[in-house]
Amino acid sequence: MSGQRVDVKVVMLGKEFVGKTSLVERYVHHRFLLGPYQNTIGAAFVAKAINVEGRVVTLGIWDTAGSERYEAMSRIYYRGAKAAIVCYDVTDSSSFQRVKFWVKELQSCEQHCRIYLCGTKLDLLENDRSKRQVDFHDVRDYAEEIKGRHYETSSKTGQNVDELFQNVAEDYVHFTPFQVMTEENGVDLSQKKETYFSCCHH
Ligand SMILES: Nc1nc2c(ncn2[C@@H]2O[C@H](COP(=O)(O)OP(=O)(O)OP(=O)(O)O)[C@@H](O)[C@H]2O)c(=O)[nH]1
Repeated sequence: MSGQRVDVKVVMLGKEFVGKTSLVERYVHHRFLLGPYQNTIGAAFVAKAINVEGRVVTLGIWDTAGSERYEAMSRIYYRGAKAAIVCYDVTDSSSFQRVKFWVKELQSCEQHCRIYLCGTKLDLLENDRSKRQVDFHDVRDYAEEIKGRHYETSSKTGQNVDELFQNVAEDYVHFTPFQVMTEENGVDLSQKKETYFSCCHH
């Protein structure tokens, strides 16, 4: 099996402004973009190949738009995802409410998708811990309850970002019943063209 190609579809979900795009930028391009915030429209795709125990694992990452206006579109992008990184901002409790929405949605529509809860903007607490609005232990308990994983990251400093994506890839390799990935059954980029009315709506 060593040397075999493995493609993993990963979707980024979470309220607008929580830092999904920044997380992907940090992981893929090792940078933190300064300047005015630009919201994602629809979704963006990027792929990154990494090595996991001698296998090349390609993470195909769909960065979705957090605005509720694009909610129906985000559903297209999580279809068939093997991992969902559901983000919230540690300084914004309302963003954690949105996490619960996406978790429920994934639990009912994508039962084989592993869930990674990600608290972003950890650097904002460095000089002022009172800015924290989402308790670490509450989220850890919630992650256990949903059989997910929990991380807190900073895209500004890079803290925990590589670890998060590396664990996504490792978990996939470790916990997925192994199948030979080919062009036919690997990540299908044409999925974005599928109709989104066939999934559940709330
Ligand atoms: N200090 C700090 N700011 C961050 C961090 N991550 C993101 N930001 C800032 O938060 C704002 C929103 O970041 P984005 O990555 O665009 O957020 P998003 O979740 O992709 O937003 P949508 O595309 O609207 O869904 C930007 O101004 C970023 O610079 C972080 O780790 N630390």
